[in-house]
Amino acid sequence: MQLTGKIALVTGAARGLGKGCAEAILERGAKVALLDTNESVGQETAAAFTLKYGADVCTFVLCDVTDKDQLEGAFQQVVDRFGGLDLVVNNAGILNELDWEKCINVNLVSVVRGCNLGLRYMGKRNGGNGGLIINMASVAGIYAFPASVYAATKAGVVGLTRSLGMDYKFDKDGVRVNALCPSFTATSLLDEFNASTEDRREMDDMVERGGLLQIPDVVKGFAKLLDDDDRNGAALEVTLQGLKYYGYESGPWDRA
Ligand SMILES: NC(=O)C1=CN([C@@H]2O[C@H](COP(=O)(O)OP(=O)(O)OC[C@H]3O[C@@H](n4cnc5c(N)ncnc54)[C@H](O)[C@@H]3O)[C@@H](O)[C@H]2O)C=CC1
Ligand SMILES: CC/C=C\CC(=O)/C=C/C=C\C=C\C=C\[C@@H](O)[C@@H](O)C/C=C\CCC(=O)O
Repeated sequence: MQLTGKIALVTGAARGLGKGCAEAILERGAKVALLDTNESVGQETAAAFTLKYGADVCTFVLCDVTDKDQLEGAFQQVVDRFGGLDLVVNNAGILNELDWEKCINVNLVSVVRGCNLGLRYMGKRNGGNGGLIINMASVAGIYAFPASVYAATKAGVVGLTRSLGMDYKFDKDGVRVNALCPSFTATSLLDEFNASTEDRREMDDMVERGGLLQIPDVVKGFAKLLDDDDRNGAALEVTLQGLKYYGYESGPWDRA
């Protein structure tokens, strides 16, 4: 996607992978709105980006993505402020197996809403110009992962992405939808998550065996999704072995 002069919205962008993706968008000459519940860090991030990339290319919007009205209001605020919308990155996510309903609300319900809002503002059937939605899933949504609810939310994001990325939907809206599926990445999420001791132990062991990505490794995968204009409904894995589109068999209805 040619991003010069385009307008993007990234959820959970105050820090971590969302911040990294937002900076990749700014580096490509687009404007970006950072949505997050963390106002102090979010404002700091926006100020740092403004200093680095210029005035009026980055704004922070305080938003809890689990609050329907806040999320809708944030999208409208971004469109009013920047004059349109071309790219939505549904990135905000938590790992909390204790408050698993919250985990589902942040990681899946909010991503459904974010996709619907993206289609509302970018979809050609609604008068939009088309666009791109990138959902931050995880390899935990593809392969077995100790934190069950977290894994279910990420598998849900992959399934949502596959469905929204079907050709007949693109024909109507002109909006591509893809998922990014990183493995373990050194961010605050790994220090702040809530899971059982045995799940933590298993994840410790998985990190020992599979290694730990750094944010720039994941941003490379994000950049690939920005550049691969022919991809729709795809899931791009990011591991220490590199970037790989997850190969899906065609559905039973497509096999001769
Ligand atoms: N760190 C990892 O190993 C991996 C992370 N991911 C996914 O990447 C995404 C970003 O995670 P990280 O950058 O690692 O974590 P992080 O904790 O560093 O950043 C998450 C950001 O989302 C914000 N956020 C949380 N709940 C929110 C809400 N209700 N409304 C708005 N903002 C909210 C937080 O304030 C924070 O700024 C998540 O969806 C996570 O599941 C995927 C694969 C691996
Ligand atoms: C197959 C796993 C794929 C993706 C992981 C994912 O989506 C989310 C993971 C979220 C939390 C993982 C926490 C793991 C914690 C422990 O294993 C620690 O050993 C993590 C290792 C280092 C943390 C300190 C650092 O950031 O360097």
